[in-house]
Amino acid sequence: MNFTKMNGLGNDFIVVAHFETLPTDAAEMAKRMCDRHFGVGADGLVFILPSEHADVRMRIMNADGSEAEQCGNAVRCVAKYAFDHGLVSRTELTVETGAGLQRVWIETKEGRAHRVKVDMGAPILGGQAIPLAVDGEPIVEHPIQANGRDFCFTGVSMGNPHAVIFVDDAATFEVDVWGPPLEVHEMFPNKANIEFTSVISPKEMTMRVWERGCGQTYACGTGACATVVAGALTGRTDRTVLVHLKGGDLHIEWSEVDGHVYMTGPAEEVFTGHWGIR
Ligand SMILES: N[C@@H](CCC[C@H](N)C(=O)O)C(=O)O
Repeated sequence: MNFTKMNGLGNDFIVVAHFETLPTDAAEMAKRMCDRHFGVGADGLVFILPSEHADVRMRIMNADGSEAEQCGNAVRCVAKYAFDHGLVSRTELTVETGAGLQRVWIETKEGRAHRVKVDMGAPILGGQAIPLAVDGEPIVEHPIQANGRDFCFTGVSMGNPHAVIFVDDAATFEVDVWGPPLEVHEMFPNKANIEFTSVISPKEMTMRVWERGCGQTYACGTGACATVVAGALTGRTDRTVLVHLKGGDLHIEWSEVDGHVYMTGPAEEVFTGHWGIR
């Protein structure tokens, strides 16, 4: 099976594009291929499939074999793959995801996709819809305790569930210590991606993330979107923010015109390979 290794700001994926439908053993494939010691190594396995409603369809399995509804960095990689490999010839395209249709605009450099802007849709802020174990809308600065420590989170779904926690210094925060118990906290019936964020100015934030199903990653597109929504909801930031992640920067705008969140950032192809079916 041929695959392409790609990443969005170091959030890395194994991309396969020759299936018509999701293989029945997709979860097992993801676990094996994403293993960093016995496999290729990645945060997720991404299938590019034909779509009846969009130019391409994306399905993404986390490294632990669970399927995610949405992935911002993967949408940018899928768009780059589709353009660079001739699945589409236009620089404006649509990608079908588990969270709906995403409109995408590609910026090219030397004939290849370079930066990608994605309409990530409107954030979902209702407690039950995110889903959270509490209801109400929005759920802002809600108290939560993990392993005896008190936090406050803001709940946001970008198609997938996020809990944004503001901390003094995200760069030095112990993401590996507090991410795991929060990911599986009873507050989050479908688990959650946990963002630890600090505000530099109303237009700039630093964010680190513990992702559901794959642990700490270098970047999370939906997490950056959720963080800017939380920043604006809590009055900490404007609605257009540059988010600094471990792997680089994402430009996020929560539009006042249509209420959608627009994410712009790079996507990169690193190498191609062949996986022997075992
Ligand atoms: N890294 C992603 C999100 C991937 C899915 C996530 N782990 C989940 O289970 O929801 C992004 O860039 O958005």
